[in-house]
Amino acid sequence: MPDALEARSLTKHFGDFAAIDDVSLSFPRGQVHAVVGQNGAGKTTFSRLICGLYEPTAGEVLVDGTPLRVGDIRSARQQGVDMVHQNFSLPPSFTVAEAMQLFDPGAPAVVGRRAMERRWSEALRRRGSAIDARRRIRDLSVEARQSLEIIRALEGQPTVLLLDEPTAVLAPSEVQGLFEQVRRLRDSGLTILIILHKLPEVFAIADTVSVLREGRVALAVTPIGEVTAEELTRHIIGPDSELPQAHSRAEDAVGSATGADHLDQASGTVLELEAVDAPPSASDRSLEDVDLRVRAGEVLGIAGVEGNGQETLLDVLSGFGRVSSGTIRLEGTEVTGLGVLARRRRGVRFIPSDRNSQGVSLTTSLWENIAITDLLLEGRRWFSPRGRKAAAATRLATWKVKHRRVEQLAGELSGGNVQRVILARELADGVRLVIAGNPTRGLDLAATAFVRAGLTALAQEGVAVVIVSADLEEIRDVSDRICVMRGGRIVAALERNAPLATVGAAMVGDAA
Ligand SMILES: Nc1ncnc2c1ncn2[C@@H]1O[C@H](COP(=O)(O)OP(=O)(O)OP(=O)(O)O)[C@@H](O)[C@H]1O
Repeated sequence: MPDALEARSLTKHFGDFAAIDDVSLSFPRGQVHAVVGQNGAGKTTFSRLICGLYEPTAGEVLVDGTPLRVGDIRSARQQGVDMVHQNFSLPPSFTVAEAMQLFDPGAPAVVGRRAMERRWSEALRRRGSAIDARRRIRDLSVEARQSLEIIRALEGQPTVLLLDEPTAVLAPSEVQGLFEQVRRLRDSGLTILIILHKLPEVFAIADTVSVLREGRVALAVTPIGEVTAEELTRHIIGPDSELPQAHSRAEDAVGSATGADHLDQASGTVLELEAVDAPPSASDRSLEDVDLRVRAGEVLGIAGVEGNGQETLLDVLSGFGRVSSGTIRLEGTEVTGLGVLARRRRGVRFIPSDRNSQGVSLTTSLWENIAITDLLLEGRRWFSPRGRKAAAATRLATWKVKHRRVEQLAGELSGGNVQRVILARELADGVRLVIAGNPTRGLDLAATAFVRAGLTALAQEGVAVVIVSADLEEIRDVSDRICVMRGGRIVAALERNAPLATVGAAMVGDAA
């Protein structure tokens, strides 16, 4: 019997660059196959080839032994391959029932609202989902949206389901729920390809693992029991690369003079929030009576289950969102009413959680993405593109952004490299305060270590850093102090060596 899915000498060029180069991989049916690799290794390009979104430059994809018709995702669906993208596809302004109907190839053209809602309520219940079919997509949590995207795919009765970095948008506690769903689907006979970055996740869910490196196969489909984490890391980064050192503040503090020891009580307060209330933001709830204080050289970690006001807090801190009452001060000066640009002038830099819509313009070149903030700050009418391009090239090199030319569009880079572009732009001159939302989400091992080390190094230089992350270990590793958000409030302020269990208990509201 042929395997569920096979790539044969698959190659995809963008111009003269081979993003996927002679890749042959074969995936047996009824298993969970993890595909891993560094940022830019070619994972997304590979999945787009597999589900018929891209036409290969050479080679072919076989589904159940039959060549995949390419260039049309609908024909791939008819052949039984579907994909859940990193960026969700269901339209946010639609209700759940409307969105599901839109994507249902067998749906009648005209149907009454009641009948439509009934139909999808039943379908959701059948699949074990408690989501209300009348709710708008945009009002659902990320976790619910993702499970709906999976249900949308399942309704087409695929034999192969591709999940492109599904854990990158989830809080760690939500990953368990996703994995349970994936296991159930596998046990019902589905073949699942799942793109992942974190090795513990690979070992938790995968039956097999394969590795892509620089567009080529570094490890062919291998049963998970036959490979160790060290071997896998080696395949991912290559035999000649140095193993990334995850930088940990907690470790620094043991027997060394670094860590938080550079902080003394005399360090000035950089950011102060007093009794801040704010209305809900586009994607998160309101803030209530938030007090915060961050000193120069300090990394303040904000932990919390997603949806407890963290995104609204990020908006309010960066100047995108307004407060309804309370005060925000920056180095002693009130900035409550100031917008983004005015705060930037005072040294505030922002790494947003949603990099593709808030962080960069994907349809603009790399050098323009980097130059734009400087130009806005300088208020210039005239500038030399040549000088700006050279400056951008230096910054891209410092942050090791994998790119070919500074004129390249940001949208052509892999997700992890887009994040590095943002860091290259934001963490340059004149920084006093960095506001970072999930800064390592979707980044590979090396990039994660790199970003964390970059943020802690800034703090060592006296910059104040606020990092909001759903990843508790990240919070613990980089923070000097930890505040926990729940229900739009700060419910706990803890020292960095607080046990994770204490932080976790504050997040969910258990008395610790
Ligand atoms: N449309 C495109 N035009 C030009 N180059 C592209 C395009 N899409 C991808 N690439 C290049 O192909 C390479 C592989 O990118 P891809 O997005 O597949 O990587 P990835 O492994 O998914 O990375 P990440 O983990 O960061 O998402 C990258 O160097 C990227 O710049």
